[in-house]
Amino acid sequence: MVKRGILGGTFDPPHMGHLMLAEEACRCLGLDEVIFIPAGEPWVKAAQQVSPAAERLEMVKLAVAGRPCFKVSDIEVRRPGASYTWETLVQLRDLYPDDELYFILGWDNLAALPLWHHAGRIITAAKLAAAPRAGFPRPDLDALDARIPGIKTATVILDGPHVEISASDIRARLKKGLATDDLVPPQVAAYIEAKNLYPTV
Ligand SMILES: Nc1ncnc2c1ncn2[C@@H]1O[C@H](COP(=O)(O)OP(=O)(O)OP(=O)(O)O)[C@@H](O)[C@H]1O
Ligand SMILES: O=C(O)c1ccc[n+]([C@@H]2O[C@H](COP(=O)([O-])O)[C@@H](O)[C@H]2O)c1
Repeated sequence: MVKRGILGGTFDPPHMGHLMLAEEACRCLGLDEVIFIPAGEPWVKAAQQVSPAAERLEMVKLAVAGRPCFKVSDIEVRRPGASYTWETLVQLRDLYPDDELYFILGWDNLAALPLWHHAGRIITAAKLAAAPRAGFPRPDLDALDARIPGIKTATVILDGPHVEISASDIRARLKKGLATDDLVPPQVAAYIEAKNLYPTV
């Protein structure tokens, strides 16, 4: 049976924290591959300015280049309207009926899952693998299970390193003209510079 990880994100921009997260999930769960899926329209971030989906998709492709276990899907970029994870996972479940699917996310997002669309459908289609996120506590699975029945058994809590990297911090640094060495893969840094995606203000 093939074990696939699915890492959804806004990826504005993709960073080393995402690559370390995917590597940690591969190592802990014995995944055969991780599919990175940039959100076409991240509805939770509707109030903030987000880079065009085509640019984020391109950056994700650059970020994973040379890592054969990491793939990229444009399934959410091509699907019109708000990007809902349950729809993506139902599509992937149909595509890979016999595979073990893990939706990978940080502890910050696991805690927010009761606010997501059809969280029950998410855990029917896939298991969850939740990794530490610097600044966020280990999620209380019993409390979450009271709100989303079944989530406790559907979730694997990963106990990897707390990596203090976030896309919002990177955008803020770039807007101030500060260096982002070691925070984003060099090929992504070159793309950001060439396209002037986060201009200095
Ligand atoms: N440093 C990190 N450690 C663990 N998980 C992370 C880390 N960075 C991102 N993630 C997780 O990766 C997924 C995609 O994250 P996203 O693309 O929104 O990046 P982000 O750094 O959280 O962005 P922003 O700071 O703009 O909110 C989310 O589930 C998030 O929790
Ligand atoms: O489906 C939802 O309702 C939903 C709500 C918030 C976030 N998500 C997904 O969670 C992933 C990480 O989101 P974000 O906002 O942290 O980049 C990404 O794949 C989003 O589409 C999904």
